[in-house]
Amino acid sequence: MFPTRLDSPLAPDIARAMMDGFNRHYQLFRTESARAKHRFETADWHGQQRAQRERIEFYDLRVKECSKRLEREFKAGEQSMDVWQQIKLHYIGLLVNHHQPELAETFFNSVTTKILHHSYFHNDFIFVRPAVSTEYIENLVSSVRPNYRPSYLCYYPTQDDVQAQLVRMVQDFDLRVPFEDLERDALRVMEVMRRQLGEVKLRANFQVQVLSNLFFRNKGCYIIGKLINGFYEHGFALPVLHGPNGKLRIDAALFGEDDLLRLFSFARAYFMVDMEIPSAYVQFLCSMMPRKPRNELYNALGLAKQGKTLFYRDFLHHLQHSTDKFRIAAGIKGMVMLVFDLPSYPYVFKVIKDHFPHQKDTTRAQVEGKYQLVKLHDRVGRMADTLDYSEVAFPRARFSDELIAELQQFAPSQIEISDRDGDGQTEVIIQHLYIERRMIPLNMFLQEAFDAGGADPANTSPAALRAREQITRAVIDYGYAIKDMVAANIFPGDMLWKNFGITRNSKVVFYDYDEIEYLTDCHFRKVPEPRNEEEEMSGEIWYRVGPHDVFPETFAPFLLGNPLVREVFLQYHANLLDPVFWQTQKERIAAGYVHDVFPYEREKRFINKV
Ligand SMILES: Nc1ncnc2c1ncn2[C@@H]1O[C@H](COP(=O)(O)OP(=O)(O)OP(=O)(O)O)[C@@H](O)[C@H]1O
Repeated sequence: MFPTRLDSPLAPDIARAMMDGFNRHYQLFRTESARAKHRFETADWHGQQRAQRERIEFYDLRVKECSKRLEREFKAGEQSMDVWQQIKLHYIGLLVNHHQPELAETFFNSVTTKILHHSYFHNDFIFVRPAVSTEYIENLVSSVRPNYRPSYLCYYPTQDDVQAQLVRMVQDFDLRVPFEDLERDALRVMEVMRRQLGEVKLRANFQVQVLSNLFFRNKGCYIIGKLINGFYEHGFALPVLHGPNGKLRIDAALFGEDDLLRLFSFARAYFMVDMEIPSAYVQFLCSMMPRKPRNELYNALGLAKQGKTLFYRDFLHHLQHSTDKFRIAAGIKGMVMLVFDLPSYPYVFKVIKDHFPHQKDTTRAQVEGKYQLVKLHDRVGRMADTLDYSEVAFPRARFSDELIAELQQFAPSQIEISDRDGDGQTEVIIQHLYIERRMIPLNMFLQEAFDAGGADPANTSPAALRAREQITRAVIDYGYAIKDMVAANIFPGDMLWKNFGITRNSKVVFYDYDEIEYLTDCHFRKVPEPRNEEEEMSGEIWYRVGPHDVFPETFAPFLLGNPLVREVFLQYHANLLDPVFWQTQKERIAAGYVHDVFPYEREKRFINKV
């Protein structure tokens, strides 16, 4: 029941304390993001990577801090439900003119769910649905805030001054490092723009809109905007990099949704952007990539908790509007993870099993540690991001019996089947699970192509030729996926095809993290020469293997059974079977070298075009 009187003297103070907690969090988050510009200007790449990692942990720290304060100052856990309802109403009042109301609502949920029993996790007490709209929030210039910038800026070039306007646009970002030749870069961008627009007239509304703050990640900085002409909008991103002479250059002009999706992929680290109104950024990005879910855009901007909240809302909505059943995921079952999915929904759900077979010498805590490592690390477009949730309740009626039996057999400590809320609905409550994008497991992808005759040189049917091309592309990209991870100091551990997936954009991405190691922690060794015939003929490993020893030559028998796969792999990636390659990469990283990661095709780089 909605309280008719807000008569609790404590409720406004608790709401205020909660809001102070959020404001402090966002201020720190923003300051760290804003510093990315200076780190970019001074080429402090280690600092940039460290900040990207550390910022992820800010949220939980602030939530803990705030819930402790509420307990200490207000004995929050002892307050009646009537008071809690009033707290929510006061909090809504504080959101009226707030610039990040959606994030502040999520913060409220995080703190409140630490204090209240889960039976109160509904809309009367927490923000199951948003209460305050994020539409049309703007940064208005006023006498009090004369320096405020709107979320995006507009430029209106004419036929004759496009280049000059582009130069001005870049200069307005006020990067404190000179460009090598900004006029040249603007001309290059203009050429790509012209091709994008085609042979059309410039209409009255011709304009360039750009988000008013830069996007930073690793060694790159990105200008994000769109070109508008008549009824058409063309989203773009301009990566700015340090050239070899220390001066800046625009490295490429990325136009079109596919390139943008690649840049904002779930398999990459989060951007650092100084945003006063994050929802305005998300709205702008949504208009450039309408197929990308908003939760993934919030994630990409480093606002992972908001991403998680939106994901969960979308998921509940999908459950309400679908009837299919959760089932064991297609592919080879994991030894460590029990994986299931809902056919109509493009994600998989992963639960750590209670026991592992003897070849998996690990523990639940270690597996969780590896997933956390990936979360904090630069995923370089090759490792899927995961969202982890605790105590998730699913309707029992939506689970296949086979899946329930599997969960009961392999992860009994992780599930409870009960009518927890007493509402007559039996639920499957899972203690802890990871959710990630569903991909086509690479072993299945290759098998389908083999079945279509792709690996049979005698088969020249169109389907077989198509399949052959698919196999070739996948094997080449698989090798590059490993090399990208290597460049980011990650050794995947288990490199079997089944541990990689193919995304919508046909990119190969890794998803099995339980054996992941830092490259710099591994010893890459050559298999020793056998000392006698007995050793030579032995089917077993006869040499001593230390815990971090890796023998790259031994990868081949597991990976290269198929002759076509073998041929392609050896043509492009034979060095992956050579310990010297791995050792050299390890030494470069240990010496402090930070590799470039290009979230776009190399052919798009201007230096490869001239
Ligand atoms: N993101 C995903 N998309 C599609 N299928 C997936 C995904 N993640 C896992 N799977 C499926 O679930 C299986 C097991 O997943 P995963 O490799 O993460 O488990 P694991 O226990 O760590 O495996 P392993 O036994 O190799 O250590 C995969 O082989 C694949 O078939």
